[in-house]
Order: sequence, then C-alpha cells, then structure tokens
Amino acid sequence: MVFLTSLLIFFITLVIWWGLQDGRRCRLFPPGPPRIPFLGSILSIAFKSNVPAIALAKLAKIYGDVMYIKMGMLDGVIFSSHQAAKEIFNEERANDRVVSGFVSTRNLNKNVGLVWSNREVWQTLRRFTIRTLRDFGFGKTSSMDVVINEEISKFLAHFKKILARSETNTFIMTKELFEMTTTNVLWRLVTGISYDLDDSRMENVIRLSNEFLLSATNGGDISITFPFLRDWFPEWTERNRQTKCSTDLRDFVQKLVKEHRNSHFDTSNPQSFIDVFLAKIDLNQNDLIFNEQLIYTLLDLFQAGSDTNSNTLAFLLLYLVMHPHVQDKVHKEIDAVIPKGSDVTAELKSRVPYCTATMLETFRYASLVSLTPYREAVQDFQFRNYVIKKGTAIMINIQGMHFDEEVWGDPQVFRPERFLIKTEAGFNTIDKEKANLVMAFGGGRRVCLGQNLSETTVLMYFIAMLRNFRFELVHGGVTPSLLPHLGLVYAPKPFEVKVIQRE
Ligand code: HEM
Repeated sequence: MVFLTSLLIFFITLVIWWGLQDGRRCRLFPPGPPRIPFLGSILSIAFKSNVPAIALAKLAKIYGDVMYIKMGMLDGVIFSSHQAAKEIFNEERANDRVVSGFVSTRNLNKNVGLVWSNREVWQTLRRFTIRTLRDFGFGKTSSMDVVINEEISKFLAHFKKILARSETNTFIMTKELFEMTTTNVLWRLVTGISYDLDDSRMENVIRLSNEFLLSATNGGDISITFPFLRDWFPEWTERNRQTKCSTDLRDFVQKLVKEHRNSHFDTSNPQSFIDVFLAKIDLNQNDLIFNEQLIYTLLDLFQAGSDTNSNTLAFLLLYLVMHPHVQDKVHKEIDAVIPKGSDVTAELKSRVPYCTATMLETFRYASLVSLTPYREAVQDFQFRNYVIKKGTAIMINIQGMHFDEEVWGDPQVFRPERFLIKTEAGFNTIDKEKANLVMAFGGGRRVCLGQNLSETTVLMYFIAMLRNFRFELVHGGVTPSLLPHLGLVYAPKPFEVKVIQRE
C-alpha cells in the first residue's frame, strides 16, 4: 500500500513537473490543444476525426489559424487560413523541408532530388529542372497540346477496348485507369519515352510508387512522430515496405538512365531532360549536378506526377457520377463549344468556364495532398506575436482551407458554380479571386512544379472523356463512397460505373 501511494505521488509530481516545464517551454508559442507527456496532443486530434487534416482544421477553429501542435516527438505549427498561409509562404526561414522518417528512408538520409531537398541543392535543381523542361515543351501550351493529344488518342482506343469486354458496359473504375496514360504525358516530356498502356514493367513501377505513397499518412505519420519506433518495429511502422519500394524504384530509374546513356545519348543533340542532365554531369559544370541527383530528380518527378493527375481524373469521374446534373451541364458546354472531330486544346480553357469550374471544384473537393509536405523552421523567428522555434515543422492545411465554411459557405457540397461569375455581357466566366483560394498545389517558393502541366492534362483528358462518354451509377449497384483512401496522396476507392458512348 505504501509502495503504491509513493508511486502515485511520484507519478503526480512527475506530471506536474512536466506540465510546468511544458508551459514554460511553450509560453511564446502559438496556442494549441492540451498536451500530455509522451503523446502530446495526439488524443485531441484522434477524438476530432480519423482524417488528420480534418481533425487539425476542427482544432484550428478553437485555437486559431496559427496553432502549435505536439505530436509525439514532433513540434509543429499548423497554418489553417489563406491569410496565414500567405504570410508563411513569404517567410524565407520556413522554406526547407523536414527530412525524417519515411523521407529519410527513401532518400537514404541525403540532401537529394526536388521534393525533399534543401538549400543550394534544391535551388540549383529546381531552377535547372524548370528551365530544361521548358525547353522540351513543358509549360508551353502548343507543345504540351501535341503530346497530350497523342496520349489521349492512345488512351481512348485502349478504354474502348476495355469497354468492349463488358457486355453491360459497366466496369470497376479505379485510379489505375489513368495512371499509365498520364504518366506517359509527363514521362515523354522528361525522358522522351511513351510506354504501351499495358506495359507490365511500367505497371509494376507505378504500383510500387502507389504502395509507397499509401504507406505513409499525411499529418502525424508515425515515422515522423515517433521515429525510434521505426528501428524497433520496422514491419508495423511500414519501414520495411518503404525500404523495398524505394530500392526497387531507384533500381528502375538507375536502369533507365543507364539505358539512356547507352542508346540515345548524344551530348551535342540532347533529346530530353535526361540528356541535358547527363551532358551537364559529363561537363561537370556544377558540382551539385551529379548522377545521384539525376536519379532522385527523376524519381521525384515520377512520384509527384504519376499518381496525382490520375487520381484527380478518377475523383472527377466519381463526382460526375454522383452529380449527374453537373455532368449534364458539362456535356452541354462541350457540345456547344467544341466542334465534332476537332482536337481538344489547352487554348480552349477560356471558352469552357463550366468545365474549368468543375476541375477547380474537383481540386478543392478531393484535396489530394491534404497538408503540404512539411517544411521546417531553419532558425527561431517571430510570426505575428508568437515565436516559432528552429526545427518546428510547418504544415499548411490545404484540406482544412478547402472545407472552411467561412470561406466557402457550403464546402461539403460539390458545386462548380461557386467558381463562376457573370460578365457584363451575361456570359459565365471564372471568378479569379475564388479560383485563387484553391490551394491544391501549395504555394510560395516551394509551390508544385507541375501545376501548369497538371491543370492542362486534367482539363484536356476530362473534356476528351466527357465528349465521348456519359458515366452513370449502375442501377441496383453499391453507392460509391466519396471518402478517399488516405495516404500521402489521397486516392478514390474503386467504384462501379456504367459507361454510355455518346453519338
Ligand atoms: C493534381 C496534381 C498535383 C497536385 C494536387 C500536386 C500538389 C503538390 C503540392 C501540394 C506540393 C507541395 C507544395 C508546397 O509545399 O507548397 C507539390 C510539390 C511538388 N510537385 Fe506537385 N502536384 C500535382 C502534380 C504534379 C506533377 C504532374 C508534377 C511533375 C512535374 C509535380 C511535381 C512536384 C514537385 C517536383 C514538387 C516539389 C516542389 C518543391 O519542393 O520545390 N506535381 N505538389
């Protein structure tokens, strides 16, 4: 009994001591939910929602748009309003990425690639990549149109073959449908290669990339909140799976570069991004450009670009199936604006406001990347009246902002009309102010490098698909779920759909 009482007193003293220390440590930090030893605020988050970004958005309504959060061993500040995001995007001391947990596993603890590199390496590679890809047509509407249209034609033929196999014209829609074709668009611009849509080697590589992206959570991933658990329980914490996927993906890219060097490579006449990179390596003009950086840059472009566009298109079809009146309006606009037999071009964008609004609403509603990949405070700095300490993770809650009732009014409703305003002449046009509130691609100096390509690809595939088909719920079938598979990039759950070929 004496022993138990002493233990209880010891425990209570320890908790009080911890509380005092914690209060002193966090005195100047932004406000946040209560913390307990070891777990921090994890329970407060878990009680709010099983979707971390939604839970954090609910807490932000209580504690404010700049909120301190302790998750296990991670100190983080969550930015939950457009104003707060804008302010932190301008903060030079919050531009680095946090490199730990699954990121360290993937990048072997090195400062490499585009997405998770920092400082000079990131600056050099980002500048070089944007410039070189632009030379190969990336971001230039006319060249992208040609590539995308060729891939769309291949894809439509492939899709019709899939449909022909079904007597009832129904099939299970998965995000895989668009993966190969949208990866081809990107990969052609980066490597010059376009794969067959049933190429099994590429299918396998895309599967590995998916597996990696779905193995981690966006917001409080255990590999970052309790990094030591990765060494103790590599299977349970997904470390083994992530190591395997990363090794296999690296092997694929290494082989690709080798094949490229052996077969296509001519320094004087570069045909793709890889060629220019290899030429730079050979000239050794910049000691930040070397083989390993090429491997990780390609890996980053591949992983950042393959799942994102295809998942967006799958989400888009899901929303159209669930909202047939939106699909009717899309069809009406396409039929009125695009003559039969003509190509779908990016230039059309200004003439299809309803389709553009539907795409924007999809970016908002799907919130594919729910929180921006964590950034890190590289030194202590003052933000509003608070101090953000060196090493704090900076998280911008994209999904939270996309579902903020004060901004959108009815965020749970899929309603493209929210992005439209009428011109004086009575035509619909995109409300630019509203469109700028869609944060799907992040912002500031680390804004998504593929935004332009994505918007063009998604819009052109969307129009091409809807011009040819109508998508409907299967009568008597299971109602599709709007809830996504969680992961670093959200994915729609498979759903059954009936496809009707349009005249
Ligand atoms: C629907 C499609 C896409 C979405 C929603 C998306 C979203 C994002 C987001 C939220 C970020 C983080 C930005 C930040 O920290 O502020 C990002 C970064 C990035 N994205 Fe995308 N992305 C998409 C497509 C692509 C494509 C097609 C590419 C390929 C070129 C790409 C390449 C990158 C790269 C390289 C970064 C890292 C940028 C940096 O840290 O400097 N993304 N993306």
